Amino acid sequence: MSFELVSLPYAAALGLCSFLYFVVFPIAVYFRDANGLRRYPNMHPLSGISAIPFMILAHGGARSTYLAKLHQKHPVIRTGPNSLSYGDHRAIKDIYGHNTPCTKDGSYIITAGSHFHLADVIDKHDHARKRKTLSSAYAIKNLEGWEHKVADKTDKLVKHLDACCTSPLKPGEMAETKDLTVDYRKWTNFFTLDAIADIGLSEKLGFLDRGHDRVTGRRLDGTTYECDFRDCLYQNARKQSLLIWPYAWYPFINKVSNIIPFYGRMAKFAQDWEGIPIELAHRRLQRYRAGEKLDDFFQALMEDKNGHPNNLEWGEIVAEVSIMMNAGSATTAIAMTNVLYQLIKNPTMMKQVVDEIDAALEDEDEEEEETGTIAYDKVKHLPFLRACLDESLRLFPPTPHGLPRETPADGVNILGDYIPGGVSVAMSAFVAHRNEAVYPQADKYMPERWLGEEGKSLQPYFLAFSAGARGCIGRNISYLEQTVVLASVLRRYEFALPSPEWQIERLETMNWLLGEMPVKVWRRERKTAPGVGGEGRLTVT
Ligand code: HEM
Repeated sequence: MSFELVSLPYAAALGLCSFLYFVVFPIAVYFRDANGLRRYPNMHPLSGISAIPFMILAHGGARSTYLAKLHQKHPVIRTGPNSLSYGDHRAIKDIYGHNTPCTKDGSYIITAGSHFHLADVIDKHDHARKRKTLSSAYAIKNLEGWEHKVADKTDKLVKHLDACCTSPLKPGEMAETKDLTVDYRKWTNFFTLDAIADIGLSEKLGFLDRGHDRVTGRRLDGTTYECDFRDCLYQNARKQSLLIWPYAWYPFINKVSNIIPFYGRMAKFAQDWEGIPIELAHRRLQRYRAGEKLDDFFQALMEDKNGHPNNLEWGEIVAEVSIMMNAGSATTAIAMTNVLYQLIKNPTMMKQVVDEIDAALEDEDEEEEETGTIAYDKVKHLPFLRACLDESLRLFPPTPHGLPRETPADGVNILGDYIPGGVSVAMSAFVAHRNEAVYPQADKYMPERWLGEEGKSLQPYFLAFSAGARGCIGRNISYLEQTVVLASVLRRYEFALPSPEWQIERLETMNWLLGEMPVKVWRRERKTAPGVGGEGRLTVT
């Protein structure tokens, strides 16, 4: 008997089983509707049966933009068999608020490494323990300690921009290609990586000095290799964001997908990423063991403020270093690029913020002139500058992705509707921020909406840093970095994009990855304008 004849019945049985499992079973579950989710409109006709439509949407790189359009009609949308997306700002409190009984959902478990870190730990007690250990390191009172590290990196950024300066652009002229000397996206990313490595680990990565992000990674067997930091970080995140959606199948799909070169390449970067935090933590541990007392996060991980050891496992320390290098750099770099992009595109806002910065500073400050770095103290209270940052974070939140939370076993009321236990619920910051009921003319860059009492009243609906107990622990560091860099570069330079119509590329992973932002840069001429805002005040010409 031939091989084909023997295997035919098996193949038929396998086909039948697959059909029953992948088609008949999900349809039966859909019609049984144990969680009562059929009452909500589907994102796609098949969303109630399968996560595949969401996966396909993810490959387009603009999930939240698509959802925002759907949410203009529907406050709640079913995005998968067991997941709901919310578009009504009143759901923020129910899903993310301090008293929410919801927890992070299973997606955080399947992407976690051998140990959880602060951002992917689910258990509330475990999270509280970690947050307590780290909150002393991230506390606002430490801002002073970080300022000189941020200033040092700003000096380096300015040094590079000084070297790239071109002649001033005449009004009405367009930048010539040869004058687009800086990729602002890349250099702000070098800035945030150098800054967080110094703040967190007292490590001098030197990306701003060298102009590239080549680093050493360490394998578990102790051997090392070289790789590019940003490629490893972003390609790892990208692969997860494309394939994770059928959670239960993700570990399998993640492996099998590697036979396709498109995913295989990302997998190689993902593997290389794993060794970067190991090497950084390893290097810092050696200094700790050598008795160096350094003022950084690593110290807070190892000991409490009375010098008692925290006794964390090595895997947990590496996990914390990993999230710090990831969350602590990627988002802030996106924010820095976005805000300059918005200001170049909105010259009236640019003039207003530049005037505010100039009015807050001395006419001539030798140190500032030499280094180009503006002290945080001098600009941290400028309302319009902060409004420009917040409006940019609103319009294009660096993490637009709807951060999924799982409803508790007893279920929970969201927007007044009972949702049973075990359902994934989420609200994308992008969706929240484009809600016309909260933010009129939501698609426009209008920093003034953040000023005064009206601005304060928007805070509960501002989701850029998420909200509640799982909200961002690093926002103060981020505002410090963003404020110092923006004030420093706007005080010293003018910028132009390739053309007025030019648009930056955005690719949604969990964060919103940006393409290059080539800019022309030149020194801003400031001259004395007697009688305007006081004798000797400097204005932009
Ligand atoms: C513009 C800059 C930033 C944005 C937009 C941002 C956004 C966010 C968001 C949306 C979350 C919630 C994540 C989730 O629920 O899964 C988060 C959490 C977190 N962020 Fe940030 N972040 C920024 C800067 C930073 C910085 C500079 C650091 C570190 C220095 C940092 C460290 C963290 C950590 C450790 C968490 C987890 C907190 C917890 O679960 O207790 N972030 N961030």
